[in-house]
Amino acid sequence: MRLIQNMCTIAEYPAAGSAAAAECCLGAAGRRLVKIAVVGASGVGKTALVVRFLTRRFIGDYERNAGNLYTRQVQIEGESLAIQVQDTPGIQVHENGLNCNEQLNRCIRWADAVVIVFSITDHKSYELISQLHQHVQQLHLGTRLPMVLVANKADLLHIKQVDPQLGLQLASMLGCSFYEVSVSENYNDVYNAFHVLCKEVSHKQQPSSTPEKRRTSLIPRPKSPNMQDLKRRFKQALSAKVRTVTSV
Ligand SMILES: Nc1nc2c(ncn2[C@@H]2O[C@H](COP(=O)(O)OP(=O)(O)OP(=O)(O)O)[C@@H](O)[C@H]2O)c(=O)[nH]1
Repeated sequence: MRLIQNMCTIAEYPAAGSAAAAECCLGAAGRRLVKIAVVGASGVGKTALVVRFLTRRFIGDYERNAGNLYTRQVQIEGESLAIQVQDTPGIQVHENGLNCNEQLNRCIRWADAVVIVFSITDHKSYELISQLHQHVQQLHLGTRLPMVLVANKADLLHIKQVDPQLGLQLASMLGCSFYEVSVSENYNDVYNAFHVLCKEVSHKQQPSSTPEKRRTSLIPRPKSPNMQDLKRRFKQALSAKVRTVTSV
């Protein structure tokens, strides 16, 4: 859903391959930029989660999501990072699998990290997680995209359909962190879920951890044969000159 109250929507997310998308990890004022997409079934609390993280508030009244992009700054290990959070429309499930439209796929491709949300009050929203995780991985083939699984609406235990323990098991099977949260009742858990994700992306973005850089630092540079040759010739020329001087 989309937030009814007036909030800073900075832009539509750029199409993959556009100049804006290509600027990748540098945001305004040269700050490093972390781009996060929040995905999941309809009504699980994606907008509520994003709004809680950005404003600390739970408003509880939203209109259907139109795919808004929001921004905020966070401090990660002493560094101020710009974070863009993309709220997405709820994913529908059809008989032959997930129904992910191109808008959603573009958003997933654009992201450096993904928050996958389900609600403990909606078993169907839990059932689509594995497929959704697989879909995200297919859109980021060849990279290990940081992801976190969030089980929302933990305050509604009396109508729960999914045991949070199942969420934990699924997260460890998928290789991502797991947070059980109540967006309506607790800010800290929401903050922690985003914080852990930002930290992971931030570490991934560090130049020292890029494979290219690591490779160059591991393989010793061969000495240039030309340089050695030059040195040898220089020494020869020098000793010849010394000989000429002494003979005079
Ligand atoms: N009790 C409770 N209600 C919540 C919680 N989080 C969200 N809600 C409510 O769940 C409903 C759906 O929340 P949204 O944030 O609009 O869900 P969404 O995933 O963005 O929905 P779509 O836009 O349809 O995809 C709203 O009425 C929220 O107030 C929660 O932690 N506890």
